[in-house]
Amino acid sequence: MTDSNRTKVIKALTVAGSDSGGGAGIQADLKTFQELGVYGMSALTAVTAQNTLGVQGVYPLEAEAVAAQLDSIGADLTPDAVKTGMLFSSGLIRTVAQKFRQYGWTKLVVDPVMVAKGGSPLLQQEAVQALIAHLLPLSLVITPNIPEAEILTGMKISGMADREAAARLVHAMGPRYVILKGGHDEEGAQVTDLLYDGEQFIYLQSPRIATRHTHGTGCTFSAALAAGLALGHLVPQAVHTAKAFIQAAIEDGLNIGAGHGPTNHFAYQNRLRGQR
Ligand SMILES: Nc1ncnc2c1ncn2[C@@H]1O[C@H](COP(=O)(O)OP(=O)(O)O)[C@@H](O)[C@H]1O
Ligand SMILES: Cc1ncc(COP(=O)(O)O)c(N)n1
Repeated sequence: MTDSNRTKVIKALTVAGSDSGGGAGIQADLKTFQELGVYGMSALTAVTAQNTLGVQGVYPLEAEAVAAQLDSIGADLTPDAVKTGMLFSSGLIRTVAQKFRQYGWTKLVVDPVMVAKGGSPLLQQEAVQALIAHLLPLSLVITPNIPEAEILTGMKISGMADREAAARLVHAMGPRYVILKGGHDEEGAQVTDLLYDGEQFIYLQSPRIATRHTHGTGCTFSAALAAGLALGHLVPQAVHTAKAFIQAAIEDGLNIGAGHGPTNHFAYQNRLRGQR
């Protein structure tokens, strides 16, 4: 094959932390990109020592190291879409936002990762304001879970009316779309994610799967969304695929490790190939 007749390679970038256990963070993102046919790139913000039992250590990188990774990518490998995960500190948030502006990366999914499922902080408390001030205005989509939406808005969320009110408040902070994920609402047989574009609410529902193996669900969902956007899909379409991807990944959980296990990143494609 010559260079000129090669089909275009679609590329996505994740700016996030490493999960040594492979279920969340940069590892979940790259696996998801790959499964959805997108070439994955990464800029690491922090290394975590982590497994299905919890987070044993957090080692953030210097802002200079994060900036250097983004410059290397910006100079040579323009991503078709970008997502952020664990950003840890206000200094790293400011660096990342400045680089996104410098390179004009606007197809941006912000997963406002704050706390790991086991309760360990992945974002310093003082960094929430930096997220709101510097990153939310640049983002195309933000994907908070219910506790994250509560912290961003300062409101207590119980019930759908509260979720709609919170989505409106987060939307007013700058993102074009808000997806308020419903995984933490453990009532009822359905899990409802709410998509808000500033005008309409769209409810994405799926059967709630009774499992403790949900480590990395948010990372995987936002990576699938970014992959769809990189492929040129519009947000409502990309969200549907992301929801189907995470549903399959949770349903066919891998059952590894003694704690909260990872989702199955192979599941969505295995189903399409009829290999369930
Ligand atoms: N038990 C579950 N059954 C089905 N889908 C789930 C379940 N838990 C989470 N999800 C889905 O996984 C994605 C991540 O949700 P959530 O758990 O709210 O976010 P986070 O992982 O950031 O805490 C959402 O699309 C949500 O609907
Ligand atoms: C490096 C890193 N990034 C993000 C998460 C959140 O994942 P989850 O809340 O789905 O366990 C995590 N546990 N580790």
